[in-house]
Amino acid sequence: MTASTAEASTSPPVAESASTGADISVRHLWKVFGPKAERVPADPELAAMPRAELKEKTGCLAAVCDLSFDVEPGQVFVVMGLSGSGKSTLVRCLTRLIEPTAGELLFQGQNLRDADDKALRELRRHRVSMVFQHFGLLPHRRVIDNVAYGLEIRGEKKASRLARAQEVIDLVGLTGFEKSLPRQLSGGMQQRVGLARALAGDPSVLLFDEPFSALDPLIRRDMQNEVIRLHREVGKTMVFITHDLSEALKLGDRILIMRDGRQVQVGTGAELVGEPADDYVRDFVQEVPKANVLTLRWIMRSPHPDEPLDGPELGPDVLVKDAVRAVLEASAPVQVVADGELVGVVGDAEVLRVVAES
Ligand SMILES: Nc1ncnc2c1ncn2[C@@H]1O[C@H](COP(=O)(O)OP(=O)(O)OP(=O)(O)O)[C@@H](O)[C@H]1O
Repeated sequence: MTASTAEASTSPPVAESASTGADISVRHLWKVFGPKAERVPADPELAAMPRAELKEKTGCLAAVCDLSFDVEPGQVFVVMGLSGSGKSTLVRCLTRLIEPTAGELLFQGQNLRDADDKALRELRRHRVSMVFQHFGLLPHRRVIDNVAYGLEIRGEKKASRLARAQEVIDLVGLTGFEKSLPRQLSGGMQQRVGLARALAGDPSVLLFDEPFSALDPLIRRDMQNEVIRLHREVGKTMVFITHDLSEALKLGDRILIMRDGRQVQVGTGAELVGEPADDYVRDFVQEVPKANVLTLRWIMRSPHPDEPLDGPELGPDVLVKDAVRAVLEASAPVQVVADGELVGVVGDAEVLRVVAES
């Protein structure tokens, strides 16, 4: 038994028009740089052309090609790909900081392709915030004033913006550093200021463009945990760009893998690891410890006719690594039970196969 299949480039998402319940809905989105860029998505032959050939033939660079996905409220949606795959261009297209060339783009049901400057300003000031790799802090302003900056731009009164800034400074663990200047803080702390600044305006969506790639590994791990904690506490929708698979798997409810501007696969971490769409994804996930990502749903099988069904019960979403002990210690296969129904069993062989590959 396997879980549902992931959307792959060979079988584009079925939904043709964007769903209204999502925070962000993208359909057939393109960003092409270069002369007469609009002709590329409009012409099936050019649209299907590999990036390098297109560049040679037309002088156009297709940074984002025909992407379709939804980001649901409260979800952490990760966009992953190597350098040049189009991640930064995509995330900037989402608020039209970069103008898409073609496609549909909805933000909480609002068609952003038609939005005027006023609507876009409102979107960027109130509903979406961005956290960048290079913090973008104002060097001569104290931490608290950096955090309150967006509120100042919005015209909020000083007392209320400072009170709100203090609240988010406390939330990200910077209490006591309100009066420091950015250069007096470590990289990790500066990024916490960036996070606080993004949260200050209480946006419904946070966009992160490789926020931790300049940090050293230990600080980076701390900051990933911080994002997970904040997500649990504030429950915001997040779109998180990274080129690091382990970061993607750690943070993402769903992960979009991009290559040369195109969508290779969209799915949960378990879907990418359990059912990679092609060799490119398979190579990416090869080194991932599978027991940490796959759940029992992915390895369960139907019971054999003569098998005792009195083993311990576990849910289908339990990670294999958390079930190993229970499975190996039980004298009968573990019963995988969902909503009171037996949906499969897991024995020593299934678990050991995954552990051996981890
Ligand atoms: N303004 C531009 N004009 C022309 N080409 C561009 C422009 N901006 C980006 N590109 C090209 O688009 C492609 C995608 O770039 P993008 O920065 O979105 O990729 P990325 O996945 O974010 O890479 P990185 O991780 O290195 O930031 C690259 O080939 C890049 O050179």
